[in-house]
Amino acid sequence: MEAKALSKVPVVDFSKEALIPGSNPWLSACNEVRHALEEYGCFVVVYDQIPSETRGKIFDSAKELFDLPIEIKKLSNNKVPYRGYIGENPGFPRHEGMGIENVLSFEQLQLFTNHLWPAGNEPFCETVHAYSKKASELNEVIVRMVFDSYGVDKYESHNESTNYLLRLLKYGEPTENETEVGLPPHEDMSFITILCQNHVNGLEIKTKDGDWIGFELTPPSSFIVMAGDALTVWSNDRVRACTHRVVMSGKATRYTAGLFSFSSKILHVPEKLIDQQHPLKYKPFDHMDYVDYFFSKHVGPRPDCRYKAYCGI
Ligand SMILES: O=C(O)CCC(=O)C(=O)O
Ligand SMILES: [Fe+2]
Repeated sequence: MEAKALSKVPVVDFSKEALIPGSNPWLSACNEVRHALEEYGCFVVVYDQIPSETRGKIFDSAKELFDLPIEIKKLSNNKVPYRGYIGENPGFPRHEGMGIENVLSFEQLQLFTNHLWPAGNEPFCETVHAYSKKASELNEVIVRMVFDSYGVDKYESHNESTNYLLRLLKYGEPTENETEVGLPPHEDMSFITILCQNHVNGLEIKTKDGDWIGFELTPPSSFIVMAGDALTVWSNDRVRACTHRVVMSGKATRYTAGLFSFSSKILHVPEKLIDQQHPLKYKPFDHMDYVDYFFSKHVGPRPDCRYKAYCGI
């Protein structure tokens, strides 16, 4: 279970110089981002555009939400797995999660909130909205860098058709001082996931060599960026979707806020990413249908590789 202290997850610092598209600092950040995503499927980004107050408040809001009685949490208005409430899983009894769809829409956020707090909870809405808005701006910068680094334009239309799911997550402290799996190994179905954690570590990623490594985060401006399945498909297998898990130890509760980005339109592998060394590996990819298919419709054993089973050539 111990993660080896072998290689380190790359850290890309967006805060030391102004990142103006086309400038040298921008181009060098693009290269670092691309290298990190191709080699590790993830990186730590140092980003100072999300005020630490906004970040701190999101964990207070997560606590407030998970402190609600279980019957109330189960009322969450979305029954699709991973998009409403998850908890009481016998395999991971101290893990809880709540997904909020289309989180950038204040109206939808209010509907979600009113379900849990019938008299409304404006501070909760404002905190979740403010955090998600800022994190989505970071997502947009990263998408633009990825597109730029591969010489693909169209990042604007990609960003315009992106929708965001925010998941607030809680991992209670393990009992009896044991280490405990908080979340089993998996890849996300998103294009990109941006995670922000409180002071409690626990996330680990699997390297190409099959080793598990943890993160060193320098609060308050470090975020974890991970490639999801859709980025692997879009990049024609250049970027690897990050396999990750959460392992809990010590006496503290971990809270995380994960912003998952999805494309509302069909993704095509860009022409620039198809050549003799990289023949086209994927058919056009309907991202929302992909998510829906594997969460609600797929029957039988889970394929070894979901996206290859869904749209591989
Ligand atoms: O909480 C974390 O650090 C990881 C969460 C995660 O992997 C997920 O929700 O997909
Ligand atoms: Fe994940």
